[in-house]
Amino acid sequence: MQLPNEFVTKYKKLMGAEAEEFLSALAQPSYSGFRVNPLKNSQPDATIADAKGKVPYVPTGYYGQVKGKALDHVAGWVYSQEPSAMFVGEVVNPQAGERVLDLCAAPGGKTTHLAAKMANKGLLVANEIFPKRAKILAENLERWGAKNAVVVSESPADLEKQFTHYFDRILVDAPCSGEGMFRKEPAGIEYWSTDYPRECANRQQKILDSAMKMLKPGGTLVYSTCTFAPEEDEQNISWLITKYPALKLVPIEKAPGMDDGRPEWADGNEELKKTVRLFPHHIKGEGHFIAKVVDSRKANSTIKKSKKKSKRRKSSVVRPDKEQLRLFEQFREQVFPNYQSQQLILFGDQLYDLPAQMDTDYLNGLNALRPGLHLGTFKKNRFEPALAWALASLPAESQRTLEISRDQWQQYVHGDVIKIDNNLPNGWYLLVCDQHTCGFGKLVDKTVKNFYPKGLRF
Ligand SMILES: C[S@@+](CC[C@H](N)C(=O)[O-])C[C@H]1O[C@@H](n2cnc3c(N)ncnc32)[C@H](O)[C@@H]1O
Repeated sequence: MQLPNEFVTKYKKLMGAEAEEFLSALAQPSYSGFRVNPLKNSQPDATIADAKGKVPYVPTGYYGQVKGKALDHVAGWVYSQEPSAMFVGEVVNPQAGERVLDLCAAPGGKTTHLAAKMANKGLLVANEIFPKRAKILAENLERWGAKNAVVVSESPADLEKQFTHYFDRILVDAPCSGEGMFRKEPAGIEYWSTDYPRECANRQQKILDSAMKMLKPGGTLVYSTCTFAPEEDEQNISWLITKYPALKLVPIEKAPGMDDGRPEWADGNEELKKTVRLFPHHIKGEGHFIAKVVDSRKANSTIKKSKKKSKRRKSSVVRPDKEQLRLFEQFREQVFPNYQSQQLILFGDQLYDLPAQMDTDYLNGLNALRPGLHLGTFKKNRFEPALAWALASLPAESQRTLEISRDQWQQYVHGDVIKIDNNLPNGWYLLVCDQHTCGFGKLVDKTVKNFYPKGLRF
């Protein structure tokens, strides 16, 4: 990997005596990691067996690699994530029942972590500006089994018109110059120039301004980047707390190897030491910067209304009709008798369960890819359950499970029918392989019809 000369000169000056150690760490191989999913019913023993140890500062984190086509991954028991990036979710630390926004969320490394910490209680809005990336985010959240996530694709400037001072907690995992990803993805070096961090910092400030319009008084904002550039890190936080004096930096508890933020790389404000830097020459990871601020105003203080017009209009969200409800209930009673829906809404012929915390008005004018948990599709006179619902449920929640072997699971993800040899009644079943819920199948005379989505088959 050839680092640009200007980059080397810049960091020699900034890092001083540490520069050599830092620059030679960038020439070493990168670290991989994964998190296990506490929303599932058991531990992914097969993947953990191949791990290269625990990430000390993330209870669910391990070093090592995930096999993309392994059952543990396909059923959402693990998520591949670079080890230093895992600390962000720990710092955000959302609580069950809160309203949380992940503003720059794709592909979903941090969102899945936040969903796990919220234990599916509350509202998690995951936004990604680029629709194609938002689609990947939605797929990753479905695999993870998130029930309380709403996936949207908006610019921060548009989203702020919708959710004025709405969220208890916001994560801005900002698009950045990505210097911490150089050794993992050397192609990123080509985008780098001496001006690039400043350009990124300007964009990040706009995103932070939008985030501030969406944060409740008393709320918490976490800002993170995977770059070392002070312009995007300490200098941006210094800019933020100067512009919004109600914001106070919260000290981030550091694990061994983590560094304080560097006030001398910004305006010298000692408060910046409360932020954290993860450097590749001090921890086993690629590098991150994280800052946590809290809005010190009382939670019920009034806020001047924005002059910008809200995009929101009164809800025109469609609810399922009587016949659709009957079809849905028929399935629910048979397969998940204890499932309690929150707000059943229709997007075309797709049925979703919108988290109770989110008023349906908020969906108006919003490009929502996944307005809650996808339950299924209404087809001519029938209801077909969605894979997302299977992945978000546990075997014990269903009274209609069908155990399949690893070989049968391979047939299933390949799109084949599965032949079984027992006398179970015909109808829908939640398919379970080695405790992993992995989809639905419809049993018709000892043949399980395959409903695994065509686009996911392999
Ligand atoms: C660092 S990545 C997010 C990674 C993600 N949080 C995760 O852990 O998987 C930043 C994201 O911001 C998005 N982005 C790019 N430009 C943006 C903008 N102007 N406003 C908001 N998001 C933007 C990118 O598409 C990218 O998905």
